[in-house]
Amino acid sequence: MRSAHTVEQVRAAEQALMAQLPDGTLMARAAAGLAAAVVDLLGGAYGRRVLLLVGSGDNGGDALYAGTLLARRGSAVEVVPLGSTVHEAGLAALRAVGGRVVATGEAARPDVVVDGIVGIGGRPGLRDDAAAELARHEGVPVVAVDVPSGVSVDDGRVDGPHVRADVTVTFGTHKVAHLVDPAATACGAVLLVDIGLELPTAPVTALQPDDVAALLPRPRGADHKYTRGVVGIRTGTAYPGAGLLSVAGAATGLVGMVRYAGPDAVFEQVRLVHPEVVAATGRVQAWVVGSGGGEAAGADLASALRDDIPVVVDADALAHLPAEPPVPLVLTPHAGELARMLGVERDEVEARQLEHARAAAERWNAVCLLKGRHTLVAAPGGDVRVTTTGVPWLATAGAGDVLAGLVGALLAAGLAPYDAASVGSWLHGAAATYASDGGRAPITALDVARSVPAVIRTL
Ligand SMILES: NC(=O)C1=CN([C@@H]2O[C@H](COP(=O)(O)OP(=O)(O)OC[C@H]3O[C@@H](n4cnc5c(N)ncnc54)[C@H](O)[C@@H]3O)[C@@H](O)[C@H]2O)[C@@H](O)CC1
Ligand SMILES: [K+]
Repeated sequence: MRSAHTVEQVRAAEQALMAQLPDGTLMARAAAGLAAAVVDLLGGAYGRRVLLLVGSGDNGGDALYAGTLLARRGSAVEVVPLGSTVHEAGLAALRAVGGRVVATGEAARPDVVVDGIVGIGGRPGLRDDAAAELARHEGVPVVAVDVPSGVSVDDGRVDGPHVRADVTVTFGTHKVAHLVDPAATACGAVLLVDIGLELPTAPVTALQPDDVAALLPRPRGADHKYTRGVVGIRTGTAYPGAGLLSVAGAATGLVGMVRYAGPDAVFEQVRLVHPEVVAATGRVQAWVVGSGGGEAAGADLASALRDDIPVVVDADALAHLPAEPPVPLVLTPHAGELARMLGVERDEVEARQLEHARAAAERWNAVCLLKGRHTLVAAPGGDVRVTTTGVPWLATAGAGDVLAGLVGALLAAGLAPYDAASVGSWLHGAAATYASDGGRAPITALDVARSVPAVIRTL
């Protein structure tokens, strides 16, 4: 599991550890990891020009000590101080090995910019001098210290100017901004340097392959098709293609049986593609409703809610949620749908994804899966799992229908709603990566569904 802790949790862990260690130990660990990442990026240190943008806090201190290590290995290091003060000991160390302080606008063109403007102590946004200095070095690779300066660390918002990093080197644990968009996009590749912190449970996490493998339903020797779970699909009334795709997501072999409960005419088409799918005449353990449902989606949802089983509520059905759902739900909106559900603008949802996914989870006491580059799966109570699998090619029509079917299958197989949604989303992204050959080729929604078994084989 990748864990993203809050600033408060990190500060408490740092204090506890610092009390046991000689002064400066943690910063030295952080700086060593940072310098190593810069060397990796540049392919060496000797003769490289390194520019440190340094604010007034310890984030600047990390940058100064890393610069000291780089200067010792032959880099030409310049510092532009951007705060009211500067980490004095760090600056003295750098100067002692030939580092130079230059005024804003006076640095030579560097090979890399190290962003030590602010870290976890920063307020969102950048001061004008910092923004102007960054703009001067457009096109130069940027390594952010701990977080890209200017982003909102605990919720992933970016309300003003901020650094866009190629690499972010963080310490002790991930922070929420490393996982949650739009800030996560500004991080580039995130490298974690272990500085020895002991941390509590994190509110925001990201499943890793081992976690998914441990959660996946697997048939045991005595299982038959009914004990493995049966998922019911009531989708596609207005748009039959969506019905076919939600069935495709459900029919990847993770449950014993898929029953289709949409219109007969759509069922005929479903059977041509998926001959194993049967009519919805018997019990199911979870329903999927809404995908391509059009005006029938409200009635489809009402009908599903009468059975005492979990329901995946997708697309058109999201407009018909009861105030107090009688059964466990997984809601699967994209930003526009979530905006309508909460009565806000789409831009607001996109800018504050964590806040809005959590708000929907609370409002409907349900798991809310907000689709995006990094999909968020929020549980009532505030825990959130972020999906970091996937490729941009996954932004394709019908991909959401496949996801709804996949999550429904996992629910029917017995996973709890939070697990079903996060594992389904992880598999969906990984299947897209697989189908697109690591992002090299375009894909269709059906390719994603068909690649799920291949992904499971790698687990
Ligand atoms: N505390 C620790 O044990 C460790 C801290 N480390 C580093 O220390 C950082 C935290 O340091 P600090 O708590 O000193 O805080 P920061 O260095 O993140 O920033 C706080 C300083 O920046 C100013 N500031 C805040 N927002 C600003 C903005 N938008 N524009 C310009 N200036 C702004 C504040 O007035 C304050 O002086 C971490 O992110 C990490 O890089 C590491 O060295 C690892 C160990
Ligand atoms: K920074």
